[in-house]
Amino acid sequence: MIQRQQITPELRQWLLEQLGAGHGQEQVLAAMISSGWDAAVARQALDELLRPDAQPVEDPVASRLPGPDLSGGQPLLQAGDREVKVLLSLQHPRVVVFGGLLSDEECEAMMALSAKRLARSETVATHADGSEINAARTSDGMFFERGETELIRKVEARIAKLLDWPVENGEGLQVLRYRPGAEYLPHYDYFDPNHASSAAILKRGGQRVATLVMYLNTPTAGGATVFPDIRLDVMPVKGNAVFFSYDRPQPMTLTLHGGAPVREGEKWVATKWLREGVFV
Ligand SMILES: O=C(O)CCC(=O)C(=O)O
Ligand SMILES: [Fe+2]
Repeated sequence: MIQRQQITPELRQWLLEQLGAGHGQEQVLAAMISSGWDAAVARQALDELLRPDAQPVEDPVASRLPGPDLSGGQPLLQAGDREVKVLLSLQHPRVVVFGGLLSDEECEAMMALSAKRLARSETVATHADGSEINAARTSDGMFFERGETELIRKVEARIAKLLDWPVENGEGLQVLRYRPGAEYLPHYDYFDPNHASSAAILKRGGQRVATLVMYLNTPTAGGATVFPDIRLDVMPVKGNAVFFSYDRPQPMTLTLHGGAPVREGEKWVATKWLREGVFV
């Protein structure tokens, strides 16, 4: 007689840890199968875990989330001073791809504004032999202060209108530059509530509940923003942006994402993270 394999609490815990550590569903499945799990049972265990209503809610769930109002079904949205295109809308996970959120001139001005500070962060982020310190993220980055310049203020006001979320709840814009070969391995943007450093971070405005990645240029090849759990690749096109939200700091939000390696040219992005409360 074939004994049916049981999905134990220990297995559920292990699965959560694997997903929480940034391993994709397929990777976790492969690990289970290679350690003797029946493929169908393994898939079922994972599916049950990722069902929105499957888990006891241990972490607080945000009652309201940032996001565009698409209830009218309009492909063009008025975001204050600019008309923004809606190119793709997915319900779960909540992902929206915008077209023309930034003008070419705005993209160029943001790259120019950040270039000097990127050069500086590069010297801090490399060893004496020139190798990178953080292997998971091989880009160079810098942060603007919220409202730092007139351009930044204008863009932040547009984002606030588009996503119906107060400017004050946004972190300062982060600019990343990826050179050929650089990538950002799949990760979650929320803070792990169980991590030692999270308490201090969460005091400054609570959890992150949404991310907006804006493309400041168009790489020649590579550099898509990838969502491994849903097998979605968003191509980086200058002025466009990808938005996604997450109501709890858990893998079941399916918001695992990364920046695929840039193959040719550079990739520049500006990321706006939105908090539950006022970011101080
Ligand atoms: O570069 C990308 O496409 C993704 C960037 C990202 O994940 C982030 O800034 O948190
Ligand atoms: Fe991210």
